[in-house]
Amino acid sequence: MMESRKSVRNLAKSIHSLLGLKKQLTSNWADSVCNIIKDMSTEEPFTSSATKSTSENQECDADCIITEIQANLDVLDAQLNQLNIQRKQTLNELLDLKGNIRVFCRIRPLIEEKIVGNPKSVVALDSSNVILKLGENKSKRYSFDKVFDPGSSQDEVFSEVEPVIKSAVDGYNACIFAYGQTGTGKTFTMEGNHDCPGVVPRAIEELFKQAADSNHTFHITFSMLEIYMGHLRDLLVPQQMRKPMDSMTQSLSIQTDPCGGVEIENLVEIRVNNFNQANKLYGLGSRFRSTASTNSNPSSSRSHCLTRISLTSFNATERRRETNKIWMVDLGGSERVLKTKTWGRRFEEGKAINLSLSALGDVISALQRRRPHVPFRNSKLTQVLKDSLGEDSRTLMLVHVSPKEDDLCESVCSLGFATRVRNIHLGSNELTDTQGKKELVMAKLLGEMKRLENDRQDVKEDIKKLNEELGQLTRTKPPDNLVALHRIPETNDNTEKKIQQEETVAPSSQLPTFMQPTICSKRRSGIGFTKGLNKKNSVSTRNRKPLSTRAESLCFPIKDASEYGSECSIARTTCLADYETEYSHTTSECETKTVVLPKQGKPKMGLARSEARNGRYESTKASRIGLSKCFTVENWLQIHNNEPTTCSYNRGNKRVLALPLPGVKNRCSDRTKIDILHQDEMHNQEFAEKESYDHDKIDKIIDTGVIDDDIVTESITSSPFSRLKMMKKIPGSLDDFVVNEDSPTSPLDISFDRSIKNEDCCGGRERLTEHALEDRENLGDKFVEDRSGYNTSFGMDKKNCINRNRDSKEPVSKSAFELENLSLNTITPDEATTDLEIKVVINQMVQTEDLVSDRSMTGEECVEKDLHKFSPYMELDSTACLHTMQSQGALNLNLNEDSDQEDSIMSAVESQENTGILNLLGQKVQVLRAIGLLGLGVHTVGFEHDFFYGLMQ
Ligand SMILES: Nc1ncnc2c1ncn2[C@@H]1O[C@H](COP(=O)(O)OP(=O)(O)OP(=O)(O)O)[C@@H](O)[C@H]1O
Repeated sequence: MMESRKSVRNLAKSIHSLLGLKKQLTSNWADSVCNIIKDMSTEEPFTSSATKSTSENQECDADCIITEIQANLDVLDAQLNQLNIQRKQTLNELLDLKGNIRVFCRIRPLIEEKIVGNPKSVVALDSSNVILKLGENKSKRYSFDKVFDPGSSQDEVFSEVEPVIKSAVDGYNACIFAYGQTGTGKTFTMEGNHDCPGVVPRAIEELFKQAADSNHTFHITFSMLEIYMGHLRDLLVPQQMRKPMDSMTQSLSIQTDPCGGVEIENLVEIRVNNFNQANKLYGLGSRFRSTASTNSNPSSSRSHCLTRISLTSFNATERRRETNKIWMVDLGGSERVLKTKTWGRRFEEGKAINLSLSALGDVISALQRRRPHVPFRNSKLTQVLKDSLGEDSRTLMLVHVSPKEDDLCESVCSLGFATRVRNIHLGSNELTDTQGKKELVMAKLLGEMKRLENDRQDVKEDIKKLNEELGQLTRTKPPDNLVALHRIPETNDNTEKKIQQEETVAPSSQLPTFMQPTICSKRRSGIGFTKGLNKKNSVSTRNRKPLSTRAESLCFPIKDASEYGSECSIARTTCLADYETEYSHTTSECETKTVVLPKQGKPKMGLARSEARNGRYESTKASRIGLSKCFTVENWLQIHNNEPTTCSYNRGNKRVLALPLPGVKNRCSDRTKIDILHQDEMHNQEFAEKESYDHDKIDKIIDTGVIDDDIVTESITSSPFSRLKMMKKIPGSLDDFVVNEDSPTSPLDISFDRSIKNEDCCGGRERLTEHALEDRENLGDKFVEDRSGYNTSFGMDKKNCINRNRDSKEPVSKSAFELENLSLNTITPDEATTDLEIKVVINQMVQTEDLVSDRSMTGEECVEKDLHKFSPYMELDSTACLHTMQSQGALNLNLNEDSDQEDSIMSAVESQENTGILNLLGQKVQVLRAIGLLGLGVHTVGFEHDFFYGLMQ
């Protein structure tokens, strides 16, 4: 028992001691831990080196990842390059197979309500065949690369054009034409309207997309010109930069470079960085194009409009050329004069268009037959397009036809022409043995193209992802080699970066030295800004060495009625272009030679010369690009906007322009409309002064009852706008004058009404002026016909005039009737208050001059009986009044302004009086005199030179 008590007591002691020990140990432990913690906070941690090594490892890993990504990017880059090359090859194979010249046919929809019921003469059979219904049981089939039926959209058309644009990015020259009869929709296809943009704006957009998509940096420039009556006119040069020169000599000239390329001297080239800039310029150029109203089209293009986009990319070895160009051409409409019933200037324009189209046909025919000589020089059109037609270039012709039965003949011609063009195979055509085989290969190539396109997209996606990854990795600590990051995700915005930042506009006179313009050619082109823009390259008269060989350029028009159309002229010039260059230059189809002289002495023939020339060309070409910062696109547009009036019919620059009509063709953007409205205001201001003067004059007529010579002279020299306002006595806009259909109207008014019905008032004035000019010309033409007694080419005018009046019979009769009633009671000038009464007063005054032969006749009878007798409703036209008076010898006008011409004419008349054949000559002189008067009349509307030139043929 005792023992057990003893062991319990020991056990308790043990427990106690153990508890003590525990307490001690715990405190020690706690102290130790505290100490450790203390030490950890104060001392260098023992794990710091390990952490360092971890972060180093991490950095190392990041670098590795970046390197890896970059390596992957390199691989993908190479892969993309490879795919690009393959795609290019496949595309070219495909295009070669399809033919270097491809022809599409577009059938215009029936748009006029009245012909909806008419049978269609041209019908799309399928996507590549057209049927022409020639009669009840007769039809003809035409095959094309693609046929667009009347319902096809602009999108569909462009989808077929797109490969050509891609090909252009690959360095091929390309040319897209719109060909066809007038009014068949060429301009609609090429230009389109605000809602449905045409081929040109779409092509520009696609071009920028493709350029951004490629690996290269592009320098893109934009130019626009028109070929009007055989003369090249820059559509981008603001009016104020032109010298007030004869419009006939404002033509740009064409030059060839040593490699066979074509350059247009002094053509403005504006560097564009994005689609918007190019599109703005295109809108601007289109506005300045010559358009006019014809029987076939109220807004007919009277010229060929050529839009050029040049692409340059250095170090892009896989591209076909370093610099290539795309021409997009809206050709003037082919027209049959008998059908369009044009006369005067419209007739000449149509003739010029037809002749140059025929020259184009000849060129194509020669290319087709692989003739050694291709007559490129027969027209300005083919000269300009020389290096873009034929082998090694892509040509696309969009032939337009009308479905109307009335237009069957024209459709036959257009389709025949297009078929001729389509037969050309300029490229490699080994694979074209059989149609079936060809189509098989084409389908295969198309599949291949699709596959390549998909692969490209995949690779591009991968590249984009890797770039993003790389961006994230390098955001914290950009690696030194980030600059080597060669691929930045490409967005459309990058286009601007890729296509270089600098915006410049420079005339293409920044050419190699041997292509620099001469003083005479500068003078001829009439562009005064060149010197200012680029003094370095401009030809300085002072610095030029006096050389005996220097001569002025002379241009002798070929004495032929076809002068305009054939664009023929002979020019022999030996001009020094600069210190060491001499070139022979012509203004037309005559050969354009480039001869480079060594610094001193005569040219040495042979290889050395051409090498030197090529070398110089290469070096200057490099300096040509991006050298001069002259104008930004915005500045350039600003210059245009600041112009007081852009429509030049009443300005001193002699250019015949009718602004396009937004209502009819929707050519103008809203901005353009605003511009036009602004111009209208300017016109009103401009004419306000003249207006008051006119009122004085008419008051004088009314007061005295006498039409003075100076009044008539004044009235003929005043603008039609002012003249009509004078007669109407309505201050303000002429639009007011023409929209009131109920008011009695003159024949002029009626024609305006007809054309304006479908238009908004923006274009009304321009159209009106065009009509007024036409009418004035017509009267001139009729007068010429009558006085000379010749049945000349103007023979159709009479018929035309009758038709014109026949068309407008109703309002004319009404007008004549009211006038007749009013005329029964004689109104004194003082009593005349209404417009109609003023007309009557004038009519009475005209009567007193015994100018009206038979007022009881209806308008139509009167016209048919004698075009030169005044019908009651023709009295308003003071020009007609003048002609008639003059033809009757009632007036003896004082031509102070042109006294020299008048003296010579008068002396010729005197010396040739009453002498047989000389009598005939006398008549001719009379004709010339009349032309002189008309010339004065059209002086203020900027017509005189063209007018004389045309009439004196
Ligand atoms: N495919 C089409 N769809 C709708 N309208 C069209 C189409 N083609 C032409 N038009 C219309 O027909 C009219 C004449 O077209 P456009 O002026 O383009 O003819 P054009 O061939 O250029 O004539 P020109 O040679 O006289 O200049 C325009 O009002 C145009 O809007």
